Amino acid sequence: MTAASKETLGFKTEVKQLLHLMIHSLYSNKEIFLRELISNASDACDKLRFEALKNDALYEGQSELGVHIDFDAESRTISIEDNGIGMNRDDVINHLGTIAKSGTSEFLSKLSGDQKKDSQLIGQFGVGFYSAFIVADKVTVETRRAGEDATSAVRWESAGEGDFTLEGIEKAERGTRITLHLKEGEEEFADNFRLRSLIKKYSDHIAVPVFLPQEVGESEEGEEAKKIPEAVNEAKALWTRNKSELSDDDYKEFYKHVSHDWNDPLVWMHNRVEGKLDYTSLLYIPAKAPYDIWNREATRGLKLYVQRVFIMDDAEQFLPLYLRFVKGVLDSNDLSLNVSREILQQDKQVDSLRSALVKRVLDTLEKLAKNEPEKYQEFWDQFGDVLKEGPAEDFANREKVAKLFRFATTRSEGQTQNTGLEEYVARMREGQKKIYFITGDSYEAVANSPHLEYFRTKGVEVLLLTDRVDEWMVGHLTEFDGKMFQDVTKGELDLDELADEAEKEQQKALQEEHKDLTDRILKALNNDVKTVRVTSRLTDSPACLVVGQYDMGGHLRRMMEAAGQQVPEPEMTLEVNPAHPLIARLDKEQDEDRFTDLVQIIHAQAKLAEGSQLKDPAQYVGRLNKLLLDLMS
Ligand SMILES: Nc1ncnc2c1ncn2[C@@H]1O[C@H](COP(=O)(O)OP(=O)(O)OP(=O)(O)O)[C@@H](O)[C@H]1O
Repeated sequence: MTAASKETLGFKTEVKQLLHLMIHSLYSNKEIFLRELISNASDACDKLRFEALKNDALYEGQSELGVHIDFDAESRTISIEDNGIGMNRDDVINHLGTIAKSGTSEFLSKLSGDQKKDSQLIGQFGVGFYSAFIVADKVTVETRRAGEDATSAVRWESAGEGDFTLEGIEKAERGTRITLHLKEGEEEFADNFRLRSLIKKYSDHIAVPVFLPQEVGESEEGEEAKKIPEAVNEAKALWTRNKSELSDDDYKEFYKHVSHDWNDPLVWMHNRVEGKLDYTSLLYIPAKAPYDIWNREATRGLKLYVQRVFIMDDAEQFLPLYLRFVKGVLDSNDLSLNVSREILQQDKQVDSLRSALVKRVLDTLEKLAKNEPEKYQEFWDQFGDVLKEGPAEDFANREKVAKLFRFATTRSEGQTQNTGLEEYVARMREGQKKIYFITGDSYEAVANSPHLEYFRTKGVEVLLLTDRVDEWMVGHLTEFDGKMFQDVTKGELDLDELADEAEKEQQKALQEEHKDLTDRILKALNNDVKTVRVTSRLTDSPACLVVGQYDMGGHLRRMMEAAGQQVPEPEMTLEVNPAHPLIARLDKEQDEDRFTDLVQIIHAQAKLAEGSQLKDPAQYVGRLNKLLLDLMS
């Protein structure tokens, strides 16, 4: 491509949307553009060092990597120049003309137009390079990919509106130079003091030196002062430094660099390990769940370094899926420098590292829960659903993970999930052997379920599970601290542990006493249920439906049906409460047709009360109307 072949290309739609939004919602935070551009420059140096492991020639005789910042107050420009990997024409189009992130359109659709909320979201998404347009009305990128011809360099230029231009240029030095033409009113940034303090504040942790020109010596009359570049930052990989040297702000800024999240992290763990394994890890738990936490294809994992050399982003092998929210860096001294994703999948070392990191994260969460319960609650509200995948994925750690769970219960106030299993077990009623729970679509549905009536009268606490993952989670957890989990809607209520002898006798007698009634109901329901029995669960409601101990619960069945799966019809038991006036009245009904209508209505209502749909709602309405008419006439 030659200078004559300058062409204009359009941004992809998402870029236009994002640019518009970003410029408006991030205005109050505009200085972060420098952090984003230095962060990219440092990544470009990391990538070059990595590729040069295999091909030394890429250094082109210059292996000292760094970032040079310069400015010109008069022409209102700032430049950020690195001698990293650089980009060729295709790279430029792919990286600076589109947003190559999964879930981008979904992300954009979540934006509300409310500036404050949107800037939060955009922070989680990360705008990177495009943040240049917060302060610049024109951005010029000149870049050449390492190892390619000086004449194959590219100039990209855009005013951040609908399009950008591309032209071929000659560039002797490899790497990328970005020039910001500052908007009117933003000249404050073209200033040595301002830039220096911003680099100190935001980029001190960057591992390559970041230079600013510094005046040296006395300038002669009429002559311009002589300037030489001076490194402003520490230029040492942050995780290699001593904890005692590092401040909270250092850790926070580094988090923003590795995570592309603009919010501060919730907690971090910085450890150097020597011995059988030799590594340093710096792991972070974010304060906010990213917009794509439920997107299966979303990138996750750690930044992997081997002996301080960057190897790859998003190394997924070091943490299980249920800890996918953890961000950070792993620097191993054991792995080989030419390790690849394929090798990682088979490497035994990786398994040991993974176990160690999982333990560290779980221990940290445990400590947080114990020492800073409010902070832990923030974590749980953001990531509890993800952590609940733990028992299924990580059998060995299931008890440890389960200790971290928090639930709403019949004892807790409102729907906040803040009761742990240890707490539940500690206040179990005397003689209680199981951990009782109910699952459902919403807090209201479970909290008001008739199935809880008996437990309320007995003062037995029940966990109220309403997250989609819950049903699956209890399927894998099955017990905690030696106590089985028991769904209160399943099986015959095992009174053994909750009732006294007299109550059990009474229950048996009731069953006998009402045998005629239950037989009659079963007949009237004509195969809609498998059995009918007198309940030991209900005190205030007339009836409820129960599935077998090993059948699929109603909540899971409804979820599977909603997902289009064929689910076999469960064998249902209708439990009736003879103490309820409706059932007492039913017992006295002589007219068999009317008896059948009443029974059908009671059965339908039991279905509705558990949150299920009726197979034939019109029939139910017809029956109910008939009864209402009878009443009125
Ligand atoms: N200085 C640079 N040198 C080489 N490539 C760069 C440079 N700056 C940006 N790029 C390329 O452009 C891509 C997009 O950059 P951008 O900052 O928008 O996103 P990102 O760094 O991938 O993530 P984030 O948006 O979260 O910061 C980068 O992934 C990189 O491939």
